[in-house]
Amino acid sequence: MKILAINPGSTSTKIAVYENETPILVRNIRHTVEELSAYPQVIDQFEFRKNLVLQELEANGIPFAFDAIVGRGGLVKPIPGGVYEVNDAMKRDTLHAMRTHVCNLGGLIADELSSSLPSCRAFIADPGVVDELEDIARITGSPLMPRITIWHALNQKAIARRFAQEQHTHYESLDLIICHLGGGISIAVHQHGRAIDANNALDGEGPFSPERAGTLPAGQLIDLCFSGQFTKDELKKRISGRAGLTAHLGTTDVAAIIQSIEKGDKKAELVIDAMIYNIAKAIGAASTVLCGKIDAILLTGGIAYSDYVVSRLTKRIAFLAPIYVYPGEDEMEALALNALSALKGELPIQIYK
Ligand SMILES: Nc1ncnc2c1ncn2[C@@H]1O[C@H](COP(=O)(O)OP(=O)(O)OP(=O)(O)O)[C@@H](O)[C@H]1O
Ligand SMILES: CCCC(=O)O
Repeated sequence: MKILAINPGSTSTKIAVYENETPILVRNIRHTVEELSAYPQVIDQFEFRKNLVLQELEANGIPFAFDAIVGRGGLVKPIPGGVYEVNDAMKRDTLHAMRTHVCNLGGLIADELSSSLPSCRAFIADPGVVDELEDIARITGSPLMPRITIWHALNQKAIARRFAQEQHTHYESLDLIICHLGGGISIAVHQHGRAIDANNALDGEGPFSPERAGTLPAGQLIDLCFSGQFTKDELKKRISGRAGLTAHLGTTDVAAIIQSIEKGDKKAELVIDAMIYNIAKAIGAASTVLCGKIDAILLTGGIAYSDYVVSRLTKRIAFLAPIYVYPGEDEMEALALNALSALKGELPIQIYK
């Protein structure tokens, strides 16, 4: 069976072609800020990203013939994890998604491309809105604002399964805390194969990250909203996009920030150490969800390549559980293998309503 996986990211479009379990093409097409700035809204990038996928296939001599095309899922309604067929309800909700995020294009491109092929299915898998929270985790101090979760479900679940395989056990048998250290930072508690707690990494909960503000002082935020200094869109960007490391230090490039720390940049040192401190506090809080009975803490995402960050974080959290580091992400393989398992009937194909 042949699978095409498409993962639109804020700075890249990743594509992979799998023949059963074997990758035959894996590409990361990078985009410059100038290139993307030609498109006022994320949805305006649809044709551009779709054509890039087609060009990449052609350039690599891959015939356009697939049994399934699977895209990174968008920020639709909260749903349990797994594989979903792209349908009209999902497309409608994606086009009116509650939050702008380039992942919204994944399922739409998969659907459009698959519609030109006979008997090719379009799927998404484990989108950022996967919601397996316990009810107790939804309650906040205001009934007007229940907790929601937006997190790196696809990579976290893929890394959890990889760890379980390495330990000769099953994801469903483990109690894990997983921390994805990327442009956004998500921390989830996985109890026996369900993510019973996870932060809203995108807009306003958890540690700050290279691009996200994380939890903010609510009173000050309200004052800022009514200060007349910013439009609604500008303020939203101060929470997600132009926030975190990039707001403090003008860059999201953690390797470059660490180089400047090594040259004596004290401000950069303070800000990175504050980010590590906040990540450690959030992992500590997550440990209480499992009453401290944690099989392992898994660190993943691009920043997990950094010894500077991982060693300092480890110092603060090592008392909680054994720590395992999986730098980068497994999203392309996870997308392709989820689609393959769905086609083979090993995973249910869920219906989005
Ligand atoms: N070798 C490295 N050392 C330190 N930091 C790194 C390294 N490689 C990548 N990073 C950092 O990882 C972050 C990006 O991580 P990642 O690629 O997982 O995120 P993304 O895919 O852009 O966004 P997200 O993971 O939130 O969807 C950036 O801040 C980048 O500077
Ligand atoms: C689903 C991804 C969350 C984030 O980008 O912060």
